[in-house]
Amino acid sequence: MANPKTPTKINARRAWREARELLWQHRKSLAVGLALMVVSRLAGLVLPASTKYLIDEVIGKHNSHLLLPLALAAGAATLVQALAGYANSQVVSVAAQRAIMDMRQRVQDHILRLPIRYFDTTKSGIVIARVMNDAEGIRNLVGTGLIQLAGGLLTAVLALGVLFWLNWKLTLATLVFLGVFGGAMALAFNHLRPLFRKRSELTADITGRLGESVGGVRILKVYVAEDRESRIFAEGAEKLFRNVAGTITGMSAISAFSTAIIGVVGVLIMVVGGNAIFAGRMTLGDLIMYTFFVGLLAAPVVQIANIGTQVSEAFAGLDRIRETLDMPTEDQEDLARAPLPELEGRVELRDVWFEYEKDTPVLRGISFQVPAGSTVALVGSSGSGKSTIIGLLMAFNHPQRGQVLVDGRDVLSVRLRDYRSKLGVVMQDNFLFDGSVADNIGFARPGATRAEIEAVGAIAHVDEFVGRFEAGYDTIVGERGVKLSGGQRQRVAIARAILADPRILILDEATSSLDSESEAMIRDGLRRLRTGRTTFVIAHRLSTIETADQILVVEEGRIVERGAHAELMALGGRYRQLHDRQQSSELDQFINPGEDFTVPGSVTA
Ligand SMILES: Nc1ncnc2c1ncn2[C@@H]1O[C@H](COP(=O)(O)OP(=O)(O)OP(=O)(O)O)[C@@H](O)[C@H]1O
Repeated sequence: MANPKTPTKINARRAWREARELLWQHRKSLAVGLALMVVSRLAGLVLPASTKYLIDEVIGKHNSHLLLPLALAAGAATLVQALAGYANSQVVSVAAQRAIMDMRQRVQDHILRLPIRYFDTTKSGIVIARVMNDAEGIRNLVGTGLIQLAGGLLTAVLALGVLFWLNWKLTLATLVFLGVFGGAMALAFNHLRPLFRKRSELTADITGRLGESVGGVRILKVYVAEDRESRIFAEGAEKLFRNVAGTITGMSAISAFSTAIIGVVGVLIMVVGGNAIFAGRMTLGDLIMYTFFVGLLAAPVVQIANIGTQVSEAFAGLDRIRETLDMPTEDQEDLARAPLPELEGRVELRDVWFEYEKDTPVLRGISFQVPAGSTVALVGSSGSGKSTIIGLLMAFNHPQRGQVLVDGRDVLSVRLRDYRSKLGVVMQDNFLFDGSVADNIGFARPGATRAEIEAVGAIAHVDEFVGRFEAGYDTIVGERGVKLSGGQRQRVAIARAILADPRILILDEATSSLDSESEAMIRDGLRRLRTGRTTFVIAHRLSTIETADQILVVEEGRIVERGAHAELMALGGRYRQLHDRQQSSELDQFINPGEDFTVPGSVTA
């Protein structure tokens, strides 16, 4: 996988490809914007150009009848300039915002379809920066940035022509200074550019960290880690500050330098121009007009250097976006795969080897067969690989060696969307979205009627607790479902899974102690959910899986024992050991099953 961090060097070709596409897409608004810009810039030349005429022809020769027409012409031109400028930014800026919106939607949609490994290896702050900040940069490309750049160039060329016409020697001298100035600007922006690039990385870092600390605020408070967290945040914020301060220093230096250059050029014009008037080579009108046009030339030089940076920022953002968009999504991978309209629910793992990190195998040759509709329990020590097996079953990861087969077909050969639509999960920590209880149940099947939602709610015993809430099924559960108890969340998750009507069901049993009434309801809900479906249970209480058709004992990535409860008990091996140990620890009401830390190599079983 490509490095998801901000690249230090822009891949210009990739960025160009993206930029070209964008420019082509927005060619209409850009063309209108460009035309309006030309009108605005040309109209903008009338007022400064009229000064010479005003001084030399109207005032100098006392042609008072020309004053009003000249003033009206200059006023009208300025009005045209203002209106064209306004229309330009309306057309172009709105188009740019639309482009940003489109790009955000495109990137967000793409990212959600990337394989799980992308999310495992990319910080959430970076993911958010891709969608929010990098897309923002394109404003400078399809927005006013590029058009201003073109406008600046146009004005500069026109102004330069007029300046040469007025006094070519003075213009050559002025150009030398402006050249030095432009060169210095380019150097300065070269120095500032990496700082700007670094800024987006720093912002992504602290945004991600802030998100984590808000999400984990309970743990944070219990470990009285507010100070520590604040320090970490403060460090990030300080880095960002230093970066911003660095750019402010650079920008102020540029501004001071430009003031100095303007001063030098001003003095030059005063001395050379004044002497030219004394020698009769220039009129007063010429000199005043000259001064205005130097201003018209200098402004674009600053603008060009500045906009150059913005455009290069936009390129950096586009490059990162393109890099992300080039990563194949699961949907793209699906195109070459066969549809899976029906699933009976037979599952087989055939000599599966898997490693998250190179040369550290987590699964070593796992093989088992599960007939459709039967229940398999996975037991074994913590870290033995149970969740990894489940991750492969959900096709979040793929084996490096061996195969995962469903109904005899390799999972890699069928469409993931089809396959996943036939999976259901109830995990220990069930993720609920901020919305009502009904929304959360209905999440499994958009379009489900209220009656269907309430029917599955009744099966999962959700109605028992929502009945006590004033808003019933419309009660808002809060972010991640924080307003519900663990047992209540579990029941909502069971209802959600029943509504999904999956062929293959994955259950990660709750370890937390529930009161016996709540537990009985969850157990009943699960029993009804399991009926007729192929079910995988990560069992934490061996007592709950005694009826499983098959129990797989996993240790260090291998299946060390397999069979039904009675067979394994009779075998007197690892399962028996786990079972006996758990029974003795269950005598102690203060230890949750599976949390017997007194025994070396603590067991989750
Ligand atoms: N995303 C990951 N990246 C790298 N290593 C991982 C990742 N997920 C799990 N592991 C490693 O894989 C091994 C097996 O983990 P797994 O979660 O499958 O164990 P488990 O049997 O489900 O444990 P538990 O009962 O504690 O949940 C562990 O050593 C773990 O450190």
